[in-house]
Amino acid sequence: MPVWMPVVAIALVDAEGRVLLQQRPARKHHGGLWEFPGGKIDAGETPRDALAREIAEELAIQVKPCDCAALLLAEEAREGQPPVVLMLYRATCWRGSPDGREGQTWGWFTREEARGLALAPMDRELVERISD
Ligand SMILES: Nc1nc2c([nH]c(=O)n2[C@H]2C[C@H](O)[C@@H](COP(=O)(O)OP(=O)(O)OP(=O)(O)O)O2)c(=O)[nH]1
Repeated sequence: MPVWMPVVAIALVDAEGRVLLQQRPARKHHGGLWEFPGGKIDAGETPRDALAREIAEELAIQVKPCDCAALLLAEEAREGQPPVVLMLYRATCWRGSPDGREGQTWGWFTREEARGLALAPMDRELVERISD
């Protein structure tokens, strides 16, 4: 069992400066809370490759690994489970229009609107920090 869980996520920023957030499936960890799209890094993957894969799976858009810039880091301790370390990247260009391929609710939000959502704990912290 790994001693920590690496997760990547992306702040997709549109022409109006809004970020794309989606709602986690009800039965998962932090179910129903809002998050940045992304997921666990598989063995043998770089963070950027994992991002490109997750975004294609979840939203059917293509983000080039080289168009993703490392932005922020967050960490969450979990009782009896390895801590999650979340690496947040940022991208302003991609191919395709977002489509919630896993049936998730998603939307574009200003920083102010994002603050009003029920965010996952690390995401709350990240939304505050990207607003600085
Ligand atoms: N993708 C993502 N995960 C987040 C965020 N904030 C946050 O606490 N997490 C946590 C929830 C989970 O414990 C973990 C990522 O798991 P996940 O369920 O999204 O990853 P996955 O799609 O690869 O997982 P799975 O379906 O294979 O179980 O990180 C976030 O903004 N984006």
